[in-house]
Formats: sequence, structure tokens, C-alpha cells
Amino acid sequence: MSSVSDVARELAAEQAYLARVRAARAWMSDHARIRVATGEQVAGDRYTAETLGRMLKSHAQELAGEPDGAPYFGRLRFDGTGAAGEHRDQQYYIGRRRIAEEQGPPLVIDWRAPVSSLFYRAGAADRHGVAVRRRYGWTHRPPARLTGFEDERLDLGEALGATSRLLAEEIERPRVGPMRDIVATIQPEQDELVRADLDQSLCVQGGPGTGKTAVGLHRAAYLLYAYRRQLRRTGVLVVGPNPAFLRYISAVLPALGEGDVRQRTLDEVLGDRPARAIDTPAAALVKHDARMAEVIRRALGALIREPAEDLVVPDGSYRLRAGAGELARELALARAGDLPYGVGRERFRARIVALLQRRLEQHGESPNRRWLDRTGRSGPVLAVLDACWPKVRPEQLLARLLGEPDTLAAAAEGVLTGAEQAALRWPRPPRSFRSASWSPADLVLLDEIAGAIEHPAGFGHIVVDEAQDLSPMQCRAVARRSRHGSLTVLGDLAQGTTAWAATGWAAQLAHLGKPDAPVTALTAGFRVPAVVLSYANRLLPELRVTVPVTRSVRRDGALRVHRAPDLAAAVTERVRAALSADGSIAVIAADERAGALGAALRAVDDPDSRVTVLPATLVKGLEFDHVVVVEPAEIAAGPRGPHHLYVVLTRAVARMDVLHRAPLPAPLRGGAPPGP
Ligand SMILES: Nc1ncnc2c1ncn2[C@@H]1O[C@H](COP(=O)(O)OP(=O)(O)OP(=O)(O)O)[C@@H](O)[C@H]1O
Repeated sequence: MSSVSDVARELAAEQAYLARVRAARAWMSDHARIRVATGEQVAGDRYTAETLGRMLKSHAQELAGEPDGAPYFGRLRFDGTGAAGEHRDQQYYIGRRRIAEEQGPPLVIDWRAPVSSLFYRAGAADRHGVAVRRRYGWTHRPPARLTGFEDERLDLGEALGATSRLLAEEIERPRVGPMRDIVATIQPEQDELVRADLDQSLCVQGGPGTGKTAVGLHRAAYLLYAYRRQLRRTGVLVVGPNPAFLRYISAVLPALGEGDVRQRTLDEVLGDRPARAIDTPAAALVKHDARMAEVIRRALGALIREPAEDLVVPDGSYRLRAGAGELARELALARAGDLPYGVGRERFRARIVALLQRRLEQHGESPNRRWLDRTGRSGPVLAVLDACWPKVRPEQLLARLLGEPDTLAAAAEGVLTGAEQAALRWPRPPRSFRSASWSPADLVLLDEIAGAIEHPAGFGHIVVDEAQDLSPMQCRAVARRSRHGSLTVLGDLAQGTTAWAATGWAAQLAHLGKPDAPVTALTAGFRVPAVVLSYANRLLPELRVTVPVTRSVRRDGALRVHRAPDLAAAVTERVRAALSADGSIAVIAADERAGALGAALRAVDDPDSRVTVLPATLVKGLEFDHVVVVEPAEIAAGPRGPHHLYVVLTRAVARMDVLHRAPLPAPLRGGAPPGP
């Protein structure tokens, strides 16, 4: 574009297109509403009517949801060469949702459509016929107004990459409210992960702020688009570390039109039984160890007993008999399948009945289905089943393992040391398993037992965030739910803060049941400015993991380190100063200090509630424009302290103040940016 009048003409054309798109969206929204009103009456049976009604309603809500939002963020123009293939000389607007008029090709195509991938991936050297990539700028408060656009003439060898002005503006935009989607600015290496096939499990090792969570959520949205039918049946689950994190990310998928994804903490996935007991650290370590799976397998196996007596089933004028030896053979055959315990029990029952059926047939009778059912439930058959392959509840078995040293010793022999067994033992066993209080680790074990009795229902795809923090036994709980599905595993070994955090991905992926999932590293940091990130990265050698170093794409931001004799006063002063700029503010301190700081900060005038005081152990996955870190040495002193401190020092989007009275941890001393 060369002259001012060319630009004016182009802008006018864009405004006209925008008006047409808005009109089409309004029409779609009205039309969807009408279909909701009539759809329920036209559908045949009640089930179809309900499903259709629900679908239409959510579609209508979705369309009505943000009528004032930006309807697209980019445009691709293809050239007339053969490289453009079927897109030769075409032009496509790309947005969060497809927008179409009553007839004709869509005005805006979905960012997940196959051709949209080129918007994210085409480069000057690899442009697939794309001549121009255009990005649009919008005001952020609704109604969104078009503020301009930015062209990349790939056909002239131009490619902005991370230097795009609109990308920089988006990354640097203050964070208010929950996490936003990144559809307008997905980077090529992120897009490859987002669009991997459904049957492809993958693992993303990414340093702080490299977009792991964003990639996982966009991948969920992509899969629901590309494999909608399959996943509507099997479902998609997102597992996050804690409720605060889930609240923070909760708006992203609905904004992308996908409200049907379950987003849960792992504890919630395991069930709604509350954890009331607290383990000693030693007990928790053993309970989370993968060897517990073997202990449980053996404990279940030990419940199975050889038949001691013959079975006699009176049947009309016959007495059908099966010898103890025959029963033992059937039991061995049922066991050989290595099936879940409950399924094995049913298999054994079916084998006993088949044996009796053969007996009856020897008398010239031919039993029917009802006979088979009745015999399977007859008293003598049930007695054999209960004696040889008893029903068991997970709580019952775990209570025996934790409360009866001999039972544990038998199941754990050669697997757990004596000291480990002692650590597991309940000091005061409850009177009955029904009155037992369970710890968080017990809930994982109960899930393991339940899964060994019967496989749980699974998901078509599971996104696991902060996966480095899962214990082997927690990984197995995820694996059980993705036996027939795939996983997106997201994490950063450097941010492992649990006592059982992974130190390498190979073992973790094996526990997750996907040992062959490829591990991809993301190393471009979109959250933390370079000055803050390089300060945090000084801790990396202390963390004893091998990870690629994250480099920030951001040159803005500020870091100030102050020595403050009166910490509370200094925090108040820094927070007041922070409130003069836009965006969210977090004060992060060691858990035991956070409460007192919260009280001190009540005096600060914060009409929009932009300030949050948080304990260091609860900030994982979150981000704030301005972070005030209080007394790093205290944060680093607790269990996995350096890892916690690394997480804390990587939460700031723009500015970070570090306040300390005690000496700083060694890696942060010297050469630190000066205070004001
Ligand atoms: N391509 C992108 N364009 C714009 N913003 C991005 C992009 N990728 C990531 N971001 C932003 O960077 C921030 C960090 O992303 P995200 O929380 O997904 O990172 P993470 O790797 O999960 O970080 P952490 O490990 O610290 O939790 C978010 O605000 C996200 O929106």
C-alpha cells in the first residue's frame, strides 16, 4: 500500500466488511433463537428433543454471548500460484467462530478450520501460497471497534514473527480478570501442539509463561472441533492443580465456544469423598509411591482362595455337582485372564454356571437363559463365590492394609521395607472401615483399588496441567481414565513443588500410561519480562533438574529489589505505588506470613479489588501484572523451597518488587538490579 488514499480506501472496505459480518452474526443469533423456540417441538422422541434443545440453546447462547466482541482477528490472502492449491486467489477472515450469511461461503471461518493453520504457521520461506497475512487491532471494551491492521507481505519476503506490533500489544496488555484465549496470536510451535491428532498423546515441557496452559486449553477446543462426534460421546477433561487455578482458566474454553469440557482438580476427579486425615510426610511418601500399586494388586489377589468343598446345586429332581478340584481349575482359568478383580469374579461365576450346565446337559436337558441367570444367583453358587472370590469394597481393603500389620506384611513382602510398612500403619485403627478418616493420599489409593476392581469410565482426551507435581499413584489415576484415550501432559520440571515431583518426563509418562508420548519443549516466555525472568533463572542450578532455559520475548517490564527494615510498611508503600498503574497486583509471601500481610493491607484503598495477598504455595499457574515478593529467604526455606521461590518469581507480567529484611538466598545476591 503506497498512498494515504490507498489506506483510506482499504479502511473503508474493511469497515464495510465488518458491518456485513455484524449483520450476519445478528441474523445467526436471531435464527438460533427461533430454532430453540421451535426445535423442541419438531424433534421426534423426547431424548432427541432434549439433546437437540440443549444443543440449540447452547449454540444460541454462544452466539448471543458476545455480540459486541471482535468478530475476527486475521485475514489470509492467497496468491494465484499452484502452491495455493484450492485456495488460489481466495481470501479468508479468521475468527473465534464461523460467521455466515443465509447463503454463500462463510464470511468468517473458525480458527480451527484446516486452512486457518496457515494463519499461524505460514512464513516467508514456507508460505503455501499465502501472499498477505493481516492482523486486526480492536478496542478491548465492548463494543469492539476496529483500530487498525498490520500486514505481513509474505510474498515479498516479509515475516514479522515475534516482532509483530499487535502480538506485542496483546502480550503486554494488562491482566484483569480471568485468563484470556490466545487465538489471535498462537505461535507456530504452539499451533503444532494444538493441532496434533486426537490419537497423539504429547508432553510439553515449558518454562514459566511459555503458554503451556494456553496450548492445553486451545488443544482441547481444537479437538472438540475436529473430532466433535467422537468426543461428544467420550468427553474431554482438563485437570488442574487447585480450585484457584481452575477458576483462573475457567473462562477460556467457554470463550472459544466450548462449554462442555470438565475442568477439575485431581481430587475432584477421584470423587466427592472429603479428605479429613493428615498423613505424616513419611506415610504420604510411601502411599504415593508406585510400589503401592503392587501391594494393592497382591492384597486383592490374596482374597482369592482355593475351593475347599464340592458344590452341590439342587435343581428340580437333580442334584448338580461340581467337585472342588473342578472348581479350582475354573478358578485358575478365571484368574489367568488378569482381569479387574470384579470382572474376574463374574468370569468365575460364569465358569461355574457353565460347568453345571454341562452337568444338566448330560441328563439330556437344555437349559435356557433364565436357568443360567437363576443358577448364577443360587445360594450354593453364591456361597462358593463369596468363599473363593469375595466381594470387597475399596475402603474395606485399604482399612485392612493400614490397620492389620499382618495383612500389610503379606502384601508388601519384598516390596516395602519394614520401616515403610511401619510408616503406613494407622496408630489407632478405627472400629470399622466405615468410620475411617481418609487422607488425600488414601483417596488416591482407594481409587487405585476401585480401578483394580473395575475399570472406571474414561475420557476421549485428558489435558493434565502441572503434571510434574503428580505422584506416580496420581499419574496412575489419570492413566486409568485414558486407557482408550489420549493425553496432553503439560508441565515444567523446574516448578515441581510436591515431595514426589517428577525429575524426568520418561518415568512420569510411563506412570501416565503413555510412555511413547513425544516430549516437546517450549522456551519462548510470553508472560514474564526478560529482566524478571533472568533474575528468576538464577535459581535454576539449585533446582536439580535438566530443563531448557526459557527466554522472554518481552523487553518491557521492571524489577526492583529493596532491603526493607519494616516489611509490612514497605509492602503497603509498594502496593500503593502499584495501584497507580493498570492491572492486577499480588503480594506473595511464605504461607505463615501471608495472613499478617493481608491484615496490614486492609488499610490500603483498593476500590476495584485489584490486590490479592497469596501464600507462596498457592500461586502456581497464576499471573499478575505487578507482583510484590516478600522475604524470598523465607519462601526458599520450606520444603521444596527453591522450587516454590522459582514459581513465585515467575508470576509477574510487567513489574516485580522484591522486598527483604533477611539476606537474599545466595543465587539472588549480588548483581541484582538496585532498588529505587
Ligand atoms: N502465543 C501467545 N500470544 C499471546 N499470549 C500468549 C501466547 N502464549 C502464551 N501467552 C500468554 O502468556 C501467559 C502465560 O501463559 P500460560 O499461563 O499458558 O503459561 P504456562 O507455560 O502455563 O506458565 P506457568 O508454567 O508459569 O504456569 C498467559 O497470559 C498467556 O495468555
